[in-house]
Amino acid sequence: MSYCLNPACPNPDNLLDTELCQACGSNLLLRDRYQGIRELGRGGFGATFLAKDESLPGSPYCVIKQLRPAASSPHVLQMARDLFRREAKTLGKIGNHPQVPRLLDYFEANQEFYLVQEYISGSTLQQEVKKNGPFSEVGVKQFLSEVLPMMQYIHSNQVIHRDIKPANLIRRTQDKKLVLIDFGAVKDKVTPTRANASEQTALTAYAIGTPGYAPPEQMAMRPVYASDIYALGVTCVYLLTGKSPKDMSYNPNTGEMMWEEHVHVSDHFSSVMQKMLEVSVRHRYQNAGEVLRALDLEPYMESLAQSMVTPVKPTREDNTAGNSGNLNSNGNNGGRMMHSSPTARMAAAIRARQAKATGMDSAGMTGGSARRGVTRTTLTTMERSRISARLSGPSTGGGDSNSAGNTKPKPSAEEVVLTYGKGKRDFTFHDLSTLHLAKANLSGANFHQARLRKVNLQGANLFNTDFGRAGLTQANLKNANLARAYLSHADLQNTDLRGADLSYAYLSNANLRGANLCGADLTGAKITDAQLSQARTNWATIHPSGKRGIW
Ligand SMILES: Nc1ncnc2c1ncn2[C@@H]1O[C@H](COP(=O)(O)OP(=O)(O)OP(=O)(O)O)[C@@H](O)[C@H]1O
Repeated sequence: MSYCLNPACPNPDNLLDTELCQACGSNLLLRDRYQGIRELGRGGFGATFLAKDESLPGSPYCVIKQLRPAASSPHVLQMARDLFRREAKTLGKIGNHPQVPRLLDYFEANQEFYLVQEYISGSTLQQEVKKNGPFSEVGVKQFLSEVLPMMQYIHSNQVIHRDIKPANLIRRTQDKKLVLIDFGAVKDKVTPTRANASEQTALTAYAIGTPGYAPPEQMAMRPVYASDIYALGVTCVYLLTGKSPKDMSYNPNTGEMMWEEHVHVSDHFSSVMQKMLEVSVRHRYQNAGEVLRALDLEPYMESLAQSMVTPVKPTREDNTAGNSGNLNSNGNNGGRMMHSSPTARMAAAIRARQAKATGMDSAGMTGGSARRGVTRTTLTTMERSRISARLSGPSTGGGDSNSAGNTKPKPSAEEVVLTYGKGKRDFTFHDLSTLHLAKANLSGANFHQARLRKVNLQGANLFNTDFGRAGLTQANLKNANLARAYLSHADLQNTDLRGADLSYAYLSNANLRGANLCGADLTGAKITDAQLSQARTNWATIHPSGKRGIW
């Protein structure tokens, strides 16, 4: 089919290879090269089409955005032209990024303005959730680790997207990367009120975004970089629940979205989301880097939380801490006993960083929580001492301790299976090396920074598990289900991954030197060519692209 791009055409559908529109007589080849295929969307100010560029070999697909200003007064037309030019400039500036569509062309024809951009083939995250259901917490963290660096890049180019939402994030079929679309500053719904407004003011005035995703300051036409952070937070809520903002309740006093009743995530991740969704800009994360840093702290905080609820036998250090270890508001003890070990210093640093990242005051309340009157756990001196003592105490694991040196006591394989069966999922920092856990079901468990050297997990169900920064050297992971597992920075040197399902696994910065990936399925996995070249592959290895073969 060929599609007529004349806005006044009464019947734009035409047969392929027709030169002139059967209904209105317009030339169907715009600028002698672009052939419309079908309409993708339409708003008050314009329409978006899928098209083919017939001037290039293979006639590749492209997306044509056509600006159709409703008003025809000269100043509105001029403003629309300025805005369109501005959008083209933005895409031209940042479209070199692999997660942003490239700007291909930009022109004016028959009083219509056109912007041609790269066509991203794939499904939007909205379509993905509708098809496969909501994401898990690990899935959303993977999503954030992909989107936040891209957002940093966009913001570093002084661009505020203003319309981040699941429908504007496409997972590209070709490489499974997320691509952010719709940099259209020219949005519908808002009529310009000031004819002589500056270009920036006009741009800001039009770019109102999507209600529910756009934060209050953006709805008031004062978007800032942190406005994109709020929209990203709402996007996370959608990914976790499948519910749009319009299906959520809002606190009538503060205007805050009451998302927590629909979401079950770890305490720390919940506090990160809470800060992304702060109504007040001042209390929200100011930039993408802050969110990334806050997420980085999570495994440590989960580990601390776990220590808090597990009673431990008092140790010599407990007693010492009880005597002299009154912690000050920063969670340290004024440089006495507990600061003597590197791990204790790390624990204090983590607390200090976490307090900074979440805006916690000395009583352990975030600014937002304090305002809402939500009481957070305040650690007693004894509890603080216990945590620090556990972090600074020697490992009873019998193995060499990991780099952080705070490995938990080593459980037996039976204990791991038993505790998992009881619903415990947190094995962060544990020493599980050499355990025989073949065929165990541990899906969704958290092994962040755990020691798993020579562990036998052959045929185990490890779907959606978190192995971030875990030490898995020489582990037996043959035929294990590691689909959607998080393996960022994991040490997988010389691991046996033959026949393992690693589809959609996140392997960024994982060490795969000498790993055996013969027959492994890496469909959609996040992994680089350089990483793969260090591992063993064979004809049966399925690559991220979905194709089989030796790397
Ligand atoms: N570069 C692109 N590659 C592939 N599809 C695209 C691209 N840009 C837009 N689309 C798709 O075209 C359709 C219309 O996009 P458009 O940017 O006009 O937004 P819209 O969905 O009409 O409205 P809104 O502006 O509210 O998001 C959407 O379904 C979108 O997924």
